[in-house]
Amino acid sequence: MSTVRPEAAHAADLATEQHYVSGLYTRLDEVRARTVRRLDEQLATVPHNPQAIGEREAQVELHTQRIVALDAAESGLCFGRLDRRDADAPRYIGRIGLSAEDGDEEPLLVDWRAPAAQPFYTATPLHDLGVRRRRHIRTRGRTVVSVSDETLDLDDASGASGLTGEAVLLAELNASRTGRMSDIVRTIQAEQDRIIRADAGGVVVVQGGPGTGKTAVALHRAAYLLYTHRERLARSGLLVVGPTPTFLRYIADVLPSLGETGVVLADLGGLRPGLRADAVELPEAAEVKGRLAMAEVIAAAVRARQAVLDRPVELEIDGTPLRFTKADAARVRSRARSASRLHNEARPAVARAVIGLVARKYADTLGANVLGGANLLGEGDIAALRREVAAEPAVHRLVDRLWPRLTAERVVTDLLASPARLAAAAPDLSDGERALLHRPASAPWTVADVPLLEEADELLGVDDSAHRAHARREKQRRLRRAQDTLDQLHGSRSQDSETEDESEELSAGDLLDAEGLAERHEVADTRSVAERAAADRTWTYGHVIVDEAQELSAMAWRLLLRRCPTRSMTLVGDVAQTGSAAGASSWAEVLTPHLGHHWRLEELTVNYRTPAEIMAVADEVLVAGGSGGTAAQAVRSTGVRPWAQRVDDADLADAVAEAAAEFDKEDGTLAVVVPRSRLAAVAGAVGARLPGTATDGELTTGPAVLAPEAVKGLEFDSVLVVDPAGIVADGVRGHNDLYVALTRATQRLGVVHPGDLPPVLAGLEPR
Ligand SMILES: Nc1ncnc2c1ncn2[C@@H]1O[C@H](COP(=O)(O)OP(=O)(O)OP(=O)(O)O)[C@@H](O)[C@H]1O
Repeated sequence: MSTVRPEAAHAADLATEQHYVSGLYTRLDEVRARTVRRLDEQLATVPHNPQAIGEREAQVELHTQRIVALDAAESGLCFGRLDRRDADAPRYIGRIGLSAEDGDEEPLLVDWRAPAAQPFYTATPLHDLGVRRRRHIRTRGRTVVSVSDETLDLDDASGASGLTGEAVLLAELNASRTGRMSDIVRTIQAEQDRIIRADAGGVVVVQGGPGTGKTAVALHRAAYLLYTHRERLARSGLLVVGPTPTFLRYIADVLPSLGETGVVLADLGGLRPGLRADAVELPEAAEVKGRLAMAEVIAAAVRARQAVLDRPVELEIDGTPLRFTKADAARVRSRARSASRLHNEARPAVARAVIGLVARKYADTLGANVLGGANLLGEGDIAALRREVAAEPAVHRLVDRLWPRLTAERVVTDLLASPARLAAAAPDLSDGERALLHRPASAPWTVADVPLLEEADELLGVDDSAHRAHARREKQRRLRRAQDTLDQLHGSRSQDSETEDESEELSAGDLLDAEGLAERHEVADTRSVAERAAADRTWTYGHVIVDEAQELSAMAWRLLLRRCPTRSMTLVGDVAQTGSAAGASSWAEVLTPHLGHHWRLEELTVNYRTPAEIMAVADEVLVAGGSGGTAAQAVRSTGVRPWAQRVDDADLADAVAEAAAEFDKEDGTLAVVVPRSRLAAVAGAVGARLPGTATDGELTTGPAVLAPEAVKGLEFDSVLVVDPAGIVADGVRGHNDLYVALTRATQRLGVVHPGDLPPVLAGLEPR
């Protein structure tokens, strides 16, 4: 079905396409020049008030975004052409849409995300969608270098592989990697396209084996959603969550290459604004922290800070001794709890209740009629006493003691640092589990702490009474200033305007009242939506995409679902690759507690990354792991068989360095995957042999030496797996870790093992 004819025989086709593509680039240049002009005009304007600044910033942002998209489209602007049965003119498909200057009906170039482009990805001989021929156009710079045609002819369908543009696809898959993921817009496959364009509403779970393009699909879906729901998502933002900072760097170029820059990328450890949580902890501790029951533990820890007294507190107001009793404290607490669900927000109610009680006692003492009659103090006197009580530092200390202002960091630090607090807040955990959680107050934050901190914040809220009072005062001040300005304007007009004509001129005062003018002087927030969203822990996104979603704990799900109350989410992952103890072994098990049955499952079945020779070995590991995932069918085979080399333990690091040096001579990228316990030794030996070796997750400078959990989601042309038995033994789900390590290779795989090879790897060729 697919034909790539020699270029010489293609001269006429090449010339035709070159002519058309050159026209597209001319148009691209015109549109870009016009947009740059508009941007310059905006930048030259001098806005005179915050509202105008805001409007100008929005225009600047719009034009800048457009220029970014136009620049991104430069490379590979047009890559496809559809010839349709019922239309004379071909339809060209590209990275962006371009229309002719006269706004002709059929655009010069159709954006790959537009409905009109879909047949390019999904038409087959059986369902040709009106397409006669699909042409793949390859360009280098602005020059067309090849064309490859598929005739969607039923007679030809017998040998069909089910792949769209097979020859072009295989050429892409065989190309060396760079250490950065690239987009797949030219060769999206039908099963991927269906998911990319799936309805934005609801939760879509995309399950697929290694290399099935889940990450690629997730990112192209982000671009598709931004195109299709631009206005809504421009306001609410889109969040992409990945497993590690290394992974985020690896995928960082994909959306910009599709012209989309306004997306927030974050790993779980970076999801809390202002915090980088990356300390390593025992997987068993992370597992306990990830349990749903921790929500109740955190709630109990917050409640425990709402104190009752174990003995009365003696106060003295202006020489008058007063006693605040245990019963008073209990009354304050129940009043505060009914005032607000959120701890910090209930503080003003606590302060009011304490001051009220103390003032009453004070009044009773001062005004008690010696003859036993009614209190002699009037309303005004009592109000004065209340003010006196409110100014008393000892009363403030009492409020702080009964109901301290808390931060999430304080609550979680104090809880984990105190066996007593842990025992009180987590009675259902075993002693061993509580011991796993216990750590010193000075310990650094881990990824599994982030959902706990966020949970605490949800219960604490903010006592913003001081902030609101300040805002009220500020607004009053602005209103007064605005009124002064308007008064001056009116005043000067009545003095200066001599004639009727002049007095009919409109002035600011006619169009605005003081409130309107004051609003104009409020400070405009000129940050982009992505910047504001990333800095605000309460931001709710219009769509959330989670990659390697199988790794998330129940507590992490709670956090992410809070960020997306509309439940417009795409979750991609593979339950056979779960490495964390808190992660998923089945989607239903992990999602049902949060979503019930309100999610739908899509599957990807073709492995585009790993050659069949390597998958044959990896599949054995998948079966041995018994984690129930489905292996994906490898789309290509290379004829290169993966090998295993047995070495003495003492020679391991040097042998790995030697093997790495051999692989390093080949094209493309190289990773050495090592059990954490051997990481330092192996990295040292490889680094000494191969300058540029990176252990910090940088993937573009040279070979990378990484622990199994750090290679999740990545891929390399050559992969050396070191000590597979160690990888299996070290991991909580060790077979899954080994499976992930083996399936990172796009071309070559070698295994270096001290001692016997684990039986599951018996298929490897000894070296
Ligand atoms: N349609 C396609 N055209 C070209 N390349 C593709 C296509 N689909 C996937 N690929 C390539 O296959 C490789 C694997 O894709 P990706 O990383 O998205 O898979 P994954 O399912 O997320 O894998 P894993 O679960 O192992 O992390 C990438 O290099 C990607 O660019």
